[in-house]
Amino acid sequence: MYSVKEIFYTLQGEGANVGRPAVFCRFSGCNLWSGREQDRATAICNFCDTDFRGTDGEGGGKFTTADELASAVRARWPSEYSDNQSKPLVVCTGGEPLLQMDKALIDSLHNAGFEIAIETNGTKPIPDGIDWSVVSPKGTAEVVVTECDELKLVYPQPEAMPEQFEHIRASHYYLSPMADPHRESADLLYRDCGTQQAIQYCLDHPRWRLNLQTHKVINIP
Ligand SMILES: C[S@@+](CC[C@H](N)C(=O)[O-])C[C@H]1O[C@@H](n2cnc3c(N)ncnc32)[C@H](O)[C@@H]1O
Ligand SMILES: Nc1nc2[nH]cc(C(=O)O)c2c(=O)[nH]1
Ligand code: SF4
Ligand SMILES: [Mg+2]
Repeated sequence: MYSVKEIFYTLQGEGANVGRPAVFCRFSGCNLWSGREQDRATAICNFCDTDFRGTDGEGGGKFTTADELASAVRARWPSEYSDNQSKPLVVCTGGEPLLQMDKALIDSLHNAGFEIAIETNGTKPIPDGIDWSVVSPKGTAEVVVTECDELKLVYPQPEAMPEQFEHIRASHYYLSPMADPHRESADLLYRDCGTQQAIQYCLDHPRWRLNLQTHKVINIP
């Protein structure tokens, strides 16, 4: 049984795949925050910008089998269109997707023709078969992942600064300015001091590149 908050088709707003069409599968629940506002201040991750509680979002629900969930994801991809330049992409996010993703689901999504990307907080090992992994460490939470495609660190986090994660092998190292968790659109979002600090850190440490949440700038999901 898989609990999914929402399934939607949009452009990947962040990272190395920015601008690429993808179906987003947002799993319910997280191990670093309950998702309730009254618990935010005491949560390990306290700046989350996402509602991942329950299964009541667009396309959300409880899926009994992996094939059932993969079919719901496939139904969001436009027609049967697919070629070598544009393999269907699913971004599994949440909440924390690795609390629920298993071999059965990875196989079903592959059988449905998808390349599988995940957005994860790095506290769970990345299972075999994931095609693109994005790891985003949070506060004091122990990161067990040692290798990924993108390391995408929200900045600044006093308890999770970039130097702590440079041993993790990644093809891309990104700093994401911490956004106001309650602000949906980017109006003034990137004029705050988090952004200025992230810019300065990248300039001083050129291994790191700036990542912006472009979906908020153009106001898409
Ligand atoms: C909502 S999380 C879900 C996936 C996973 N739990 C994680 O934390 O990576 C998706 C992405 O949004 C980022 N994010 C969450 N809140 C943010 C904020 N206030 N500002 C910038 N990025 C944020 C996370 O760091 C992560 O890269
Ligand atoms: N467009 C868009 N791109 C995204 N990249 C990562 C997201 C996430 O919430 O995991 C996200 C999201 O919520 N929307
Ligand atoms: S780990 Fe990810 S989903 Fe969980 S609270 Fe933090 S940003 Fe949100
Ligand atoms: Mg998001």
